[in-house]
Amino acid sequence: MPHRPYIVGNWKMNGTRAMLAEARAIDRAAGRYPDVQIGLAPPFTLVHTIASEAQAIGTGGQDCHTEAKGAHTGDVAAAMLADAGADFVILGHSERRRDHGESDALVKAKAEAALGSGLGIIVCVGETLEQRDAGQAEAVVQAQVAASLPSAAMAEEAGMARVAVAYEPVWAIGTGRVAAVEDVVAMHQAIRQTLVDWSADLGEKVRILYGGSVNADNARDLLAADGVGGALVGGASLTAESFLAIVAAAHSARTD
Ligand SMILES: O=C[C@H](O)COP(=O)(O)O
Repeated sequence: MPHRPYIVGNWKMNGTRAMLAEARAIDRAAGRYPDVQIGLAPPFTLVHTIASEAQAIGTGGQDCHTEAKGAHTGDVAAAMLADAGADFVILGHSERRRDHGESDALVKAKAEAALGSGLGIIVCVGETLEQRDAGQAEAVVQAQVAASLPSAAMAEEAGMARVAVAYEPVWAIGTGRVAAVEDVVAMHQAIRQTLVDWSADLGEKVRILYGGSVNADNARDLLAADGVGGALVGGASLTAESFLAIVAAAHSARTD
């Protein structure tokens, strides 16, 4: 793991104010792991509260609109997220691609809007089980990466710290089924190649996170794997106890 690992919790559509205690506990403990960058992406309704209280963790949104403002009922602009205190936004998650028909081109436009508003971005990609079984996984994911990332010029201006890619095989999300470490390594190499083609400046530096049923038991092996720069964690990020176990694994994968 050449860079500081990046461990991000995605609460998805989970969390009312009652869950703020978990976010506070994560933030308090984060100070013990300065070698791990930690982010939490709660529902929009909790972004401002968590961002305004957090001392050691970053706060993110789970989506943003391409436009800065206007008649888009129910949507949230990147600048609004930034105004609420967010540091980053997750874009192109497979659940948004599935539930809202988000295309690579739309994800790219959102990524550019987010960078333009000063946010960091985590651009999600991943193949379905059918695509993997058909031997198309790497080609599908490489095409998603190439078409979903913001322009290289915008990303280069923002810098590597504000750009990350999350590889999340769709069949591994919320299923308890984790990709084999060797498959994760192979896919991360394929993504890296696409990133290098995209930007000579950033391609080698952008962190590639793994996501899909990461938990305290499998985190260490995944995070120690060649090319894995962190984890995007869903279910196991919902309690401080299970999320911090993953943060601790990232710390030990780095220091052992
Ligand atoms: O954004 C997170 C991923 O979708 C992984 O979710 P999961 O850890 O519940 O499988």
